[in-house]
Amino acid sequence: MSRFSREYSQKCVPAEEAVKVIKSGDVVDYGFFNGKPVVCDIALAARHEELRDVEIHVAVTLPPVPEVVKHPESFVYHDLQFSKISRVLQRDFNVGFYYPIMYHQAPSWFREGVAPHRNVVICTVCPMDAHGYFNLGLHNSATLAAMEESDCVIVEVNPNLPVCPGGAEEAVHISAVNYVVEAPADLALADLPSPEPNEQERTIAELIVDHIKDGSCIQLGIGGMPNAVGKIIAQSDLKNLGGHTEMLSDAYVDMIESGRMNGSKKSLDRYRVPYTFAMGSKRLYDFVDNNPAAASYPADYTNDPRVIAQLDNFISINNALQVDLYTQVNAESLGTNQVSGNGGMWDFVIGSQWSKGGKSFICLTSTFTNSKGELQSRILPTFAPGSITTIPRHMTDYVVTEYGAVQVRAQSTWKRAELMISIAHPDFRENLIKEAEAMKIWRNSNKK
Ligand SMILES: CC(=O)SCCNC(=O)CCNC(=O)[C@H](O)C(C)(C)COP(=O)(O)OP(=O)(O)OC[C@H]1O[C@@H](n2cnc3c(N)ncnc32)[C@H](O)[C@@H]1OP(=O)(O)O
Ligand SMILES: CCCC(=O)O
Repeated sequence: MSRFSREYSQKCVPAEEAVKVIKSGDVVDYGFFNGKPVVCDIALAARHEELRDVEIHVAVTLPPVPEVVKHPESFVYHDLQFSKISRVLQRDFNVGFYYPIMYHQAPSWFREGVAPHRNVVICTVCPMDAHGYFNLGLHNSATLAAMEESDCVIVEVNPNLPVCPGGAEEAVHISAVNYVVEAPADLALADLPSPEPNEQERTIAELIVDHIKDGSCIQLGIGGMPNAVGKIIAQSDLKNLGGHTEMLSDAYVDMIESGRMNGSKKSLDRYRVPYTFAMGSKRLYDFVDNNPAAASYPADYTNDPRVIAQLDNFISINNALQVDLYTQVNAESLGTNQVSGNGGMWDFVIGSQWSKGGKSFICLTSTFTNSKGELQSRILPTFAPGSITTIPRHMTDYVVTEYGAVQVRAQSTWKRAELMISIAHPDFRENLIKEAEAMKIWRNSNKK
């Protein structure tokens, strides 16, 4: 038995034992994304009668629904990027809070002591290797920074997590771990396949592909639309593309396996796609397993606009819920209802504009059909009260709908309104013009 295996045996305890370390009032980081613990969560929730005001922090709550949310009197649940689960929890059960983040700063929040002190970090990891390291699998993010600063580290070993090579900070050593908990061998990861792009998404993707050159470096954000763009890129005749992203999604598998993306022209991380978390289908998880085509890095590398700016012809493609006539972008809330989060959007919107030849694309279908079957414009005069502006107007570069791609950067207010109306659904244009007139961002000489 090696010394690491001995240390492992000494630290390996049942989940119920490990979570005894948590006290009322503690701040506990659950691993983000696929790093969310499952057996430790069940064991912690079982202590709800004796605990009060334990803060839990996650990002993008993936299935299964955490057990702690069933006991809001004991656990204060925070999500740094809302998913469907967190939307339902907040909207229908009044449970959970959103936690705004400037993602590239996250590791420094911990290392510089800005974030509330983490008493305990619990996250899923791959089985320990011969050198005593637990690979963090599909999440890197700010995990090591949080662990360094916390009083106690609990790792939940899930043998089904893929081993994801770095990069940097993709593994934690047994010597930095206080407790090891073993998850059952059949604990599967949530399989989240992306739907095939619809006609509008294909049109939008094709409009964006027209702006991409051979050798460009691509970032795709979260959501259905960026995935659609990746699929269309995979079917294009583009060559030698590079990738650099926060989230590795199924679309990267499409772009790499089709031979479109090989990273051969990049000035950083040549032949590899840096990312800070991977989220998608089982196909993606099988793809990243021990695959040097991708590299797991902390968020202060993938998302630092100063890093992004070093990659020439950087094309950033992100999805929005709504854009207003001022060209403000709302990618995260509908009125006061939190839908998602800003995530790394700001980081990539500005980083791509700092890149030589770089462009930022905000894409959205021109309309949304609500649950009553009513068609609503996503291009609005102004957002509903309480909506959050994710990207302020002076940072917006290109906006794309199925009616066109317009560059609003460096344009006046009336010109922006005109450009936005030109890509709105025709049924809504007349009303948008009236609103623009009332808002004093319309000139008589504007196109009618
Ligand atoms: C992880 C990262 O941060 S990568 C770096 C970039 N970061 C970002 O882009 C973060 C911000 N962007 C996002 O979070 C996403 O791209 C989004 C939210 C804009 C779109 O994501 P998608 O998963 O495609 O959203 P989807 O179309 O499913 O809409 C989400 C919800 O809002 C509802 N919705 C969307 N648009 C509207 C609208 N105009 N009016 C009313 N409801 C709407 C949908 O019905 C859905 O509701 P439900 O699932 O609760 O029933
Ligand atoms: C920490 C959350 C960041 C994201 O999901 O983009």
